Amino acid sequence: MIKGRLLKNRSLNTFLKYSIRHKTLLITTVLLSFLASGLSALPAWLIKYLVDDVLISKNVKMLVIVISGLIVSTILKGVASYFTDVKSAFVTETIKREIKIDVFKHLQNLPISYYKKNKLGDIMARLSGDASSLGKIGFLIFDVLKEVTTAIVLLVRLFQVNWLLSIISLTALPAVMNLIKKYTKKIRKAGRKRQDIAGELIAYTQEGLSGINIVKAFSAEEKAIKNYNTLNMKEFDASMRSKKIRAKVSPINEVITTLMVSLVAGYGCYLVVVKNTMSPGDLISFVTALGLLQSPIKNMIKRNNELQEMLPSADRVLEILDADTEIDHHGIKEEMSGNISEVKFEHVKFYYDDKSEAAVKDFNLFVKPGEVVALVGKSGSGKTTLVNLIPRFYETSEGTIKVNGIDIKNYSLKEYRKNIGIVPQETFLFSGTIASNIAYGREKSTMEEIVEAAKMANAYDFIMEFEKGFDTEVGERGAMISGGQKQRIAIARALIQDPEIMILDEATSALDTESERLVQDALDKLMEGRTTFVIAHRLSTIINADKIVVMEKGEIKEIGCHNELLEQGGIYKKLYETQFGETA
Ligand SMILES: Nc1ncnc2c1ncn2[C@@H]1O[C@H](COP(=O)(O)OP(=O)(O)OP(=O)(O)O)[C@@H](O)[C@H]1O
Repeated sequence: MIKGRLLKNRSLNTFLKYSIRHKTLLITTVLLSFLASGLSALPAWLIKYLVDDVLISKNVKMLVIVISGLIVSTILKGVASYFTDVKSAFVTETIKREIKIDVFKHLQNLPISYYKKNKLGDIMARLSGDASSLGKIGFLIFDVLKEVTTAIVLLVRLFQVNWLLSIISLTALPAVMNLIKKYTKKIRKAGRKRQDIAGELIAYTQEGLSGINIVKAFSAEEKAIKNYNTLNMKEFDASMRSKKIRAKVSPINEVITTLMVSLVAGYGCYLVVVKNTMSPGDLISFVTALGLLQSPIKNMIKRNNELQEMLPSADRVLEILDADTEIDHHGIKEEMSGNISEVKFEHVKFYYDDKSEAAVKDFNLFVKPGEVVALVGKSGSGKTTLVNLIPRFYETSEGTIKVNGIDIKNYSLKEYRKNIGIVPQETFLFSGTIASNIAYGREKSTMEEIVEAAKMANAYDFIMEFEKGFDTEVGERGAMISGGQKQRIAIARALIQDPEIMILDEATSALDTESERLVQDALDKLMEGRTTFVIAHRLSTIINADKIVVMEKGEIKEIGCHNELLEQGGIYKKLYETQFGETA
């Protein structure tokens, strides 16, 4: 019954699905494990000959046979065990590796909205710790298999000696099975809780360390430690709860089995001494087999408990695979051919979720190739949401965005996105060299192209000032490089990609005048000849834009160039006066 339920479990099924890919190796491992288990039950047979033939009948020849048998079988068992362990480790590790890469691939194809809803630390916990649990299921299955085989061989010996005595000895088995059933559910539930809390703890750690400068700036170290400790204690409690449940099972099982062995020893002695229907060798062989049976049963229970605890953790990995990936294209796939001729928004509407108010409402705009569109508006007016719709980070809820007259949902996502360059407000650099960060924009860029892009982005001079030049490691999260320098590397990365559509989110944080001038100049070069959507914060960008789109509550309120909008004397004029009054 337990086995039936196990097979219905998703993690186990997934593990088996992956296992089938390695069936030859799997069959070899299982056969080796059968051999090792069979040989470990052999003493139950040999002991009969040792007692009846060697000790009672004083047959010395038999002593040699028994001892040789014992030595040879132990060596064989050792060899078989070694190969079983190595092969099962290989299968398990291979499956773990395959599952992890599949989960990572899936993560790469999940929409941005998934990452907004789920904490990064929790995703990482699922990919590392929980994926390992899924892999460990393999070890447990092999172990359980080994124990089951040993148990079967020993049961054969028991029934061979005396069937009635065997049935008496096995009466305790239903009680043991019942015990397992009762605790299985409890252990699984406690395991899931522990795993969820562990995920929370990792997420908190990741968040706390990523924002360490904010923690320090607010002198919030004590608070961070306190929060960490609260979660740490919660994990400790959950872990202890699950360990306590597990710890109960083995002693109860041991008491039951000892009672059973005592009963057998009593009745067996009666058969040997009073009834004379059994040889002493058979009784000792029987008791040996029964004693040897304890270990596989105990291990089966232990492994089952571990399995129950691990399954929820493994399920957490599979939950990632449940999340819907981005849709490559809707309807018939359209090819992206030729240059971008136009971008058109037709009655575009977007809701983050069904219940919320639309973040973009009935947005209509026609953009000619090479035009620069500056989006302005108060915080929360929907500028970021709108630009996120262009690379299909989010899909429009209603209406269409057309590029070259075709709904962008019909283009193959990867092909379409290759035409779009993005320079976000906060620059993200990957750990690696400056050169590799610039080359990230286009695969197989040559060093000349990297240098050229760096020069255009006004990054060349500062890069060459570093001792290792383009080979300078930017450090994790680009820690060694200043804000303005990072921005220029990001601009070089976009330039090397040479996209036709550019999305810029201008940084609001002020740079020093010189750095600001260099960044602005690099941005101007980046925008040149490209259809650009810019969430504008700099006055010069706004004034030079072909179209300024003034947004409020997701809607276009005003549209036109700088002078036209000033003349209108509406929202833009007010915004301009409040934000740029002094500069202007
Ligand atoms: N991931 C999200 N889930 C739900 N609502 C969101 C999400 N992101 C933004 N919103 C909501 O959508 C609306 C528009 O936000 P958006 O970030 O697009 O504005 P914005 O003009 O770019 O603001 P800012 O200038 O401050 O960046 C806001 O009401 C915001 O609360």
